[in-house]
Amino acid sequence: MNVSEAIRTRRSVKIFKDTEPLDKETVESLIEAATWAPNHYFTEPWKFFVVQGEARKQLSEVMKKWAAAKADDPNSPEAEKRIMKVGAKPLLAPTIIIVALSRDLDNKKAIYTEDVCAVAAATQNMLLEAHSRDIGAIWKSGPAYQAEPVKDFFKLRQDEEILGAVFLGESAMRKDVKVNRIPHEEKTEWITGEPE
Ligand SMILES: Cc1cc2nc3c(=O)[nH]c(=O)nc-3n(C[C@H](O)[C@H](O)[C@H](O)COP(=O)(O)O)c2cc1C
Repeated sequence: MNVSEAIRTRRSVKIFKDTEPLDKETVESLIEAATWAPNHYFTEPWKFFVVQGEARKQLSEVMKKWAAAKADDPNSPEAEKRIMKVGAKPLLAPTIIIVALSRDLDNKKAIYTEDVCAVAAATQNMLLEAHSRDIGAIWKSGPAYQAEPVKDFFKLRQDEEILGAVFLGESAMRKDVKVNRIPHEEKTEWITGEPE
């Protein structure tokens, strides 16, 4: 599959088969692909955590505890539903690669937004590499990944942040799912100096 085809045919996978996790070599290839992303001043501001097996359940428990602590009444039916929903997050797929922003704070040239962009580019590389190997993937994020107990689970420093959780495995979705984009012309303005 060439890059052009990969970019256009990649789709987020929302349902995964309950299979064995990806093997180490494959996971390492995906991470290695991520590290080829552009990054200004060669900051390489990323860190990866591979979560498989029982560790997914441990992460689920951490997230459940966090959701329970946040609830006004954790025993209310709504809160219980919410806690179960949060706890189900890490169990979506057999392999998760957590992608974190990890900046060199001593590098005075490094710019926060540029480093965030570099990590995002790395994550997209990972998604495209997975797609080219017929591995289903989705990039997820949200408050659960920014929660202190979750950061502690990964032993992240205070200034480090999880920017994405990439779930990986065999897709259990129909292949013909349609996702549309607003036509690019509507998002583009040409500035040429020529009269219109
Ligand atoms: C930064 C980021 C965070 C995302 N977080 C979530 C998420 O938490 N849950 C989810 O279902 N999808 C998430 N997505 C995936 C988008 O929902 C998905 O890319 C979008 O629906 C377009 O579909 P496509 O990826 O198949 O083109 C996220 C995507 C990005 C870039």
